[in-house]
Amino acid sequence: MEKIVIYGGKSLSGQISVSGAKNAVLPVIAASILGEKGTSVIDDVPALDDVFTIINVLQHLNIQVKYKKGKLYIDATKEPGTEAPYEYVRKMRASVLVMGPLLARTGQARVALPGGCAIGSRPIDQHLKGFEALGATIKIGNGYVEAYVDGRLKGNNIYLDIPSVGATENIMMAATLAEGVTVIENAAEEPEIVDLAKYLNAMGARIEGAGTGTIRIEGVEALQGAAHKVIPDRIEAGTYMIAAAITRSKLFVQGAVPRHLNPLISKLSDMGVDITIMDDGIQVDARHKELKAVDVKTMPHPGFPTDLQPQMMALLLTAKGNSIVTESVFENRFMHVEELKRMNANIKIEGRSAYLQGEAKLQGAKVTASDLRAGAALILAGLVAEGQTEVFGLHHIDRGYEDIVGKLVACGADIIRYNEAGEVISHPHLAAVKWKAQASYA
Ligand SMILES: CC(=O)N[C@H]1[C@@H](OP(=O)(O)OP(=O)(O)OC[C@H]2O[C@@H](n3ccc(=O)[nH]c3=O)[C@H](O)[C@@H]2O)O[C@H](CO)[C@@H](O)[C@@H]1O
Ligand SMILES: C=C(OP(=O)(O)O)C(=O)O
Repeated sequence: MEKIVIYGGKSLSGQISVSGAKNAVLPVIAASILGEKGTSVIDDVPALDDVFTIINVLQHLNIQVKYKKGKLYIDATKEPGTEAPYEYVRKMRASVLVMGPLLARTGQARVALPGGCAIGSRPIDQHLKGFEALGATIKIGNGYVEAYVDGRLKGNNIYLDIPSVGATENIMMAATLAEGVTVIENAAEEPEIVDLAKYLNAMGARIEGAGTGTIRIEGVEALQGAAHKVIPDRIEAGTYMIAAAITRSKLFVQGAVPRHLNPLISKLSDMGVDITIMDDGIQVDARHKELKAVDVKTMPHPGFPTDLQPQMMALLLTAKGNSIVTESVFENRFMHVEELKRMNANIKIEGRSAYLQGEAKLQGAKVTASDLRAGAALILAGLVAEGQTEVFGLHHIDRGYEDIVGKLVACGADIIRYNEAGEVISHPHLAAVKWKAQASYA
């Protein structure tokens, strides 16, 4: 079985560079479907399995996608297909983001129902409510959701019951080509929404207010391909900031954007980590003070991100004192707790809160990632555990961390990846092979 093996106890030093954001690039690639003329050129595209999956979805839709020197070239000028099949949606829920662009561009979309996953049931009712408000008819059956509209979508006011990131993105993309004005209220405010709006506006859309709770979209007749540079991944950056803290090291996280990371910066500072904002990144120094426990509650942006909750939990286990971690975004995002317990953590779950006993003497163990960030948390715990930790379930980690092993090795971690045959492999090599196989080279 593929695994990552970590020998804990090494300090980290130097710098680690942040890749383009998974959660920004996925909607940006989906939005490229809207470009009736010209080619989109997307820069800073991370080599991640989720990116391969969305490329596969576009290729299935008859859209030309080429990769050259870190950039994606997307040509959607031919009339796209209308279906995102189960094979892709099953692998990655974010495939549902093609629905808004397809509906706007072709008047119809058929997408496999994404279903739940390890962190929760994750319905898409808010996406569908938005499409219906724009005039689409929705049908659900045989594991698929279908949306269609006669002629153009029509702008409308849409109030989201929850500030859903995906629903905000999907509705925003659909509304770009609608007749008239759409206003999304209680919209998600995540930086990835701002990045998507920036790209759509470069394609010719008229969107205002992205990054606030009210987004106004004035529909236009057509959009064309545009150039766009994806924002750095704040969750990857946060994971490496926590890596510095958990190993009581000093690291420069190059490319981390401070305003995207305020909730983490604030919590780490409260714990006693020295954070210095630099021109092109964030320096994290946890060498000098004893780190204190803090409580954490996840919230939609600008609250503490749920995607950093498992990693933060690993860190809090090593702090002085007890902490309470409350997960308010997803109903089931504590799957990493049982695995951390294998590593000698003392954690009790009551409802949506986990009660952690600090100063844990973490021990190396065999553990399995149940989802992407759970995997990151187990690697972080492995960096400080006594002895050898073996992390399985690497397909989750490959969805969202570009070369995590290589990046940590370069900072001094003792971490190795093995393939199924038990051979040591280098992750960048793996990624390059996948790019070749899955995205045709220009
Ligand atoms: C590809 C991507 O960008 N993924 C991110 C995105 O996921 P995603 O867009 O799926 O997350 P949402 O913001 O939509 O989900 C937030 C909560 O709303 C619920 N909900 C959502 C939509 C809906 O129609 N009905 C409904 O009830 C979900 O079940 C969840 O409990 O935002 C999450 C919350 O920051 C992050 O953890 C994910 O990493
Ligand atoms: C939950 C995540 O992603 P997704 O929404 O793609 O499952 C994540 O990035 O942690």
